[in-house]
Amino acid sequence: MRWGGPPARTGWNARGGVHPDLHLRTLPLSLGGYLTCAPLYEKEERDIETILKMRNEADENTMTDIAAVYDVLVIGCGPGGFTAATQAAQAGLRTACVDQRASLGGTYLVDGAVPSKTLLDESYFYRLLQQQELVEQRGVRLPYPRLDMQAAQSALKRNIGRLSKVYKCELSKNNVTVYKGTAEFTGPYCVEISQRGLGSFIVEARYIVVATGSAVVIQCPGVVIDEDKIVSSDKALSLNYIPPRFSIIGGGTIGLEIACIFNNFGSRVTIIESQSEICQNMDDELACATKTLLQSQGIVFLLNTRVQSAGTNAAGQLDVTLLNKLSKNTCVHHCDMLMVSIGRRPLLEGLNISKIGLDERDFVDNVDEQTQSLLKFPHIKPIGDVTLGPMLALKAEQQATRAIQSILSTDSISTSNCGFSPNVLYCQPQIGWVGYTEQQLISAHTPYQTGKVLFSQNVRYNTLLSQKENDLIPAFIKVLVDSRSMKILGVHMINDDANELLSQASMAVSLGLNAYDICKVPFPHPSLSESFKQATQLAVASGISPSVNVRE
Ligand SMILES: Cc1cc2nc3c(=O)[nH]c(=O)nc-3n(C[C@H](O)[C@H](O)[C@H](O)COP(=O)(O)OP(=O)(O)OC[C@H]3O[C@@H](n4cnc5c(N)ncnc54)[C@H](O)[C@@H]3O)c2cc1C
Repeated sequence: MRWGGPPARTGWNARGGVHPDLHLRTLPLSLGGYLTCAPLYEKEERDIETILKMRNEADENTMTDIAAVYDVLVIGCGPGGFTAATQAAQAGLRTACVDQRASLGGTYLVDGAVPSKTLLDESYFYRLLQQQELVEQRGVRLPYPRLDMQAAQSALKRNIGRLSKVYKCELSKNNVTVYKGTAEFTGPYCVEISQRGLGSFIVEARYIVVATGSAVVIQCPGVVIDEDKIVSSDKALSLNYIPPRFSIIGGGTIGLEIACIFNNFGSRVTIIESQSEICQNMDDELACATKTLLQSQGIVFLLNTRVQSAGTNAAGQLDVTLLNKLSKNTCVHHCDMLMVSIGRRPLLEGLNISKIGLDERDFVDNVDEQTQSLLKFPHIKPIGDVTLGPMLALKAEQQATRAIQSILSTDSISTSNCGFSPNVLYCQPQIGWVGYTEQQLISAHTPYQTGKVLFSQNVRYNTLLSQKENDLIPAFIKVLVDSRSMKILGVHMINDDANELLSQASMAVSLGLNAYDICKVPFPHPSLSESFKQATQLAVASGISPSVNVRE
């Protein structure tokens, strides 16, 4: 290993598959020295200790501040960073990825979708077992179930650990160098990577992908998150006990999913929402059905209600002062734990963007969406939650592909933003939607026609015993079609398998498929997806006779 010395350019370009343009340009190395960095690629992961040890062993006189040089450095290894790093490396670019967490996978894996879906699954299992009559009807005799939340958390940690290893293996397989540490800019092409107490080193890259994700919004007027009784979603998902009364500020998808988890595990759950409805971006019919469904499962909703303050009383309980926005009355609500779920914000702290003359607005207003590039520094590419728009893993992945394709200068379908993000609320049954809501079409004066089918009419649905438990709110699918072009504009559904059914709906909406074409396509029988075709047929038919648009 040699620190300093002549440029190691030949080693860089020796790998196949790189876009020719990349070999021709010269990397601006600000400090004038070069590092022969080939040995860095022999291992898939480097921690700061190893790097610093190597530096200490190196000849002081020839040592430069730059520890390694890459084509692409990705900061953050959530779904966005992981996708960007693997795709860059697969295209032959020398790639490194840095993340400050102990496990790879980002918010998504450690505090987000994976813990929430795993705990949801565990909580539904527990709830099902508690419905003894139902279980016995199926011929299963069990002693009354008892919850061991520590064991549930251990199972979750094992799951996270397994998936994090998958990330690590994939990165290693693709020759991505992984650094554990916090990254901050020291120059437009230079990033310092440090680990508290251990020191730091600098890497340089021609392109820097910023995939640092998001953090919970902690500023809720009158309420201070202490991660003890007043908690964020991160803390709620790592609790190893179940508070008897669990209240949540915010009726968005994250709040509702976590409400379902605690409700299933036996908490008395209250959602406090300042708006008149939950899930603002949902179709009204779907939002109303969702609320009724969750109420029927025991969740209490306080709508049009604002939290004014929250604090612990002498008995150790939380007193939450509420204001009803309509009546202007205040009251005190008591609970044992309060979760604040009023949104997330892009995470740029720690990156020291001001050092290179950038501020947060540059990541909001000054980004070229086609290439995912900052206008001021086109080689810096923000992706994922750190950018404007919905905070979803799939958006982060799409943007990662676009960022890498713009580096490779390839013209591909992924370079343009294709379609709407499909959304799923993983309650039981699941709520799924993609495209426009009826309210959006009405306010845009778009003429549309609808078709709606109840899944109780579907043969496959009736052969699935598990789906039958949810008769309280009939599962349905609703298709909205543009009356002029007959394109599918929106699909909204309640079904246990909404996350799977939504894929074909998402394809139809995003690709602007025509309702007549959907009607011509053969669907497997019996299948749940047939209901999508039937609802589309009804939407077409309703253009001729409006009364036929519902099948129930
Ligand atoms: C409870 C919950 C449930 C969710 N459920 C879903 C779902 O069902 N479907 C869905 O699509 N999305 C879901 N999301 C959203 C999803 O998790 C995010 O949209 C996704 O993780 C964003 O990916 P990302 O790559 O932009 O960033 P992240 O996943 O946040 O990863 C960013 C990484 O960068 C690291 N980092 C930050 N700053 C630095 C630095 N300076 N140096 C080094 N590393 C740094 C962070 O530690 C983190 O590991 C959920 C989120 C939450 C909170």
